[in-house]
Amino acid sequence: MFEVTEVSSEFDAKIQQKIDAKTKPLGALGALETLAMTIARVLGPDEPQITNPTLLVFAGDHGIAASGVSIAPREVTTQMVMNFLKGGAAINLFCAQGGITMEVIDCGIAQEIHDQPKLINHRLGAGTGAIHREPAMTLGAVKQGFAMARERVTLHHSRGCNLIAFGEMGIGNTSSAAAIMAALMGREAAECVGRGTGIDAATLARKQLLVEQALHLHREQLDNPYGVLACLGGFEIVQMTGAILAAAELKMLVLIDGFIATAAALAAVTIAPHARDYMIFAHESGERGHRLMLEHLDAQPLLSLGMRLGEGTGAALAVPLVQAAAKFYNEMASLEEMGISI
Ligand SMILES: Cc1cc2ncn([C@H]3O[C@H](COP(=O)(O)O)[C@@H](O)[C@H]3O)c2cc1C
Ligand SMILES: O=C(O)c1cccnc1
Repeated sequence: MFEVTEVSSEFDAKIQQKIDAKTKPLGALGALETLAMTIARVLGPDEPQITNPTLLVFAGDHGIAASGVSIAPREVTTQMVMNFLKGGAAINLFCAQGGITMEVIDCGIAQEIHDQPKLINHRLGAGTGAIHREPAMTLGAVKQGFAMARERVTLHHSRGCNLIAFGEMGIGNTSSAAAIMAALMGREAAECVGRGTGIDAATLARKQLLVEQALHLHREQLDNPYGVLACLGGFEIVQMTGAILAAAELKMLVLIDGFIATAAALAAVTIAPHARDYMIFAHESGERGHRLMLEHLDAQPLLSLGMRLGEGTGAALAVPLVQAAAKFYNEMASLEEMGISI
């Protein structure tokens, strides 16, 4: 469905030479140098410019939320979507600060919101099935979610966006993300399930049990990423996965946020391994399991701020770092130009 091509390493030596020739000791810009390499590989070695950075927040509800796996009731998903539309959430402020275009997409929240023209309608239902009792959705819904996400990413690409990030809102979605992680990495639920919004030990034990139940119930469908997403997914996680694949197909830089976004990234890489070439990992979330997933993806996140919010907040904060890496790569003087010999 998605044709994701491998990023060429043809210009790697040329890019590295350009980085090494800058007025600094070798390697002194650390992770920004690795970032500049990724930018130049994906956008091209000659003057790569970051244009129209964009963040799409995908929202969806989860049947498992009714079983008490979060500090918050399901209604908070819709309430937070209203907050996004009114501009009061952390992600609104970080996007505004970073000059990032932000858009909110309803992938299937339980209480549909009307008369909000800015809310993009990609609804796949009114919340997923509770994954410990039934599949989250049909395979058809996964395909439909991919198609809608692709259409939206294509629109932003046509508007000149070449750096895109994805955020999410969905009470209960750390349960879904942990189940997806466990299924795709062949790990135990205990290694993947964390405290999400900050649940207590008893709730954590219940959450782990429910994720174990889900993995057991659907075990025969979990041998491929589509089955994993249909059985364990969230509508927003499915659309994030499709959006990542679409962005990689369009050769855009894809900035990956925290635990939930990384589970979507893992699903994308399982479907199309070369999608990994286009990814930049923004931060290491405080959620248990994130480090393991990052290691599996051979990812070194840019930031480690102990954040565990989601919404795309870590990704938004990393946008200026991506811009700084492009800027030093394009504009920093070389040792030769400045007559500096070291
Ligand atoms: C007020 C509020 C704002 C949020 N913004 C993001 N999340 C985050 O928390 C949820 C996942 O955690 P869990 O699986 O424990 O429910 C997601 O909606 C995620 O984006 C929020 C959660 C709350 C309560
Ligand atoms: O890292 C995340 O994405 C995250 C962690 C906890 C709760 N919500 C999101």
